[in-house]
Amino acid sequence: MALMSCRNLTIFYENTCAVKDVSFDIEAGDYICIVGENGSGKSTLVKGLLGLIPLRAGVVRCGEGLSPTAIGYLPQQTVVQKDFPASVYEIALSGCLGRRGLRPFYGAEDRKKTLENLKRMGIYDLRGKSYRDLSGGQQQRVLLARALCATDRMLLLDEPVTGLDPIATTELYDLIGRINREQGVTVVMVSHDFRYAIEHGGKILHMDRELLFYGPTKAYLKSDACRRLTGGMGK
Ligand SMILES: Nc1ncnc2c1ncn2[C@@H]1O[C@H](COP(=O)(O)OP(=O)(O)OP(=O)(O)O)[C@@H](O)[C@H]1O
Repeated sequence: MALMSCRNLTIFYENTCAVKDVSFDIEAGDYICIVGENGSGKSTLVKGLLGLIPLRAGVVRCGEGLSPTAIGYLPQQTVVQKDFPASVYEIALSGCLGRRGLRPFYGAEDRKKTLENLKRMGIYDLRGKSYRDLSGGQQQRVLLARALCATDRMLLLDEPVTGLDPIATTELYDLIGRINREQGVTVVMVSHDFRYAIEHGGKILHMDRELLFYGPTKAYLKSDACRRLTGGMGK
C-alpha cells in the first residue's frame, strides 16, 4: 500500500468548495511539489491531508505504519509566528509533542532528537537564542528542525521559502533535498517557485481546486496543465 492514499477529497469553507474530488497516492521516498495559482486550494489540500480541517467527502488513509500525528508539518509562516517568544531549542522540541502521547514531560529521547535535528539544520549554536531574534532563513531552519522532530517518514511543507533572500532560499532547498535523498524522508511541498519544482520535484501535483495533473515531472512538462500554468515555458 502507498504511504498515504487520498481518495475523492472534497473540502469546503462554509459554502465555498476549495478542493474538489482529488485523488492521489504518495509513495515512500517521493518528492512531490504542489503547484497552482493563488487560491487554487494547495494549502487547503495540505491541511486536509493532516486532518487540520474536516473533509466534506473522501478519505485519507496512511499505510506502512505511518500515523497522521507522525507527519512533520511546516505551515505558511504568519507575522505572529515570526515574533514567537520562545527559544530555538523549545520550538524545535515542541515538534516531539505528537510522539509524546500521554507522557506529561518530554523524555531524554525527545531532547536527543531535538539536538540532533538542530545540528542537522546547522543551527545548533543558536539553540539558546530567542526565535524572534533570528533572520527569516534561520527561523525557517528552526521550523524545519521542529517538523523533523515530529517525523522521520514524511514532511509536509507549505511554501517554506516565502520571504527568504536567494541565498537563504537555495540553502533551505538544499537542506530539504538532502533530507529526502539521504534520510529517505518523503517530502510534499507547496511551492510557488515553478523553476525549482520542475528541477527538483520528482512528481508534480497541480491544483486548480480540482486535480489538473499528478505524476512524474517529465510527463508534467509535456502536459496541458503545465502549459496552462506557464504559458508554454515547460514545453
Ligand atoms: N479560512 C478560510 N475561510 C474561508 N475561505 C478560505 C479560508 N482559507 C482559504 N480559503 C479560500 O479557499 C480557497 C483556497 O485557498 P488556499 O489557501 O488553499 O489556496 P492556495 O492555493 O494555497 O493559495 P496561495 O497560493 O495564495 O497560498 C481560496 O479561494 C481561499 O480564499
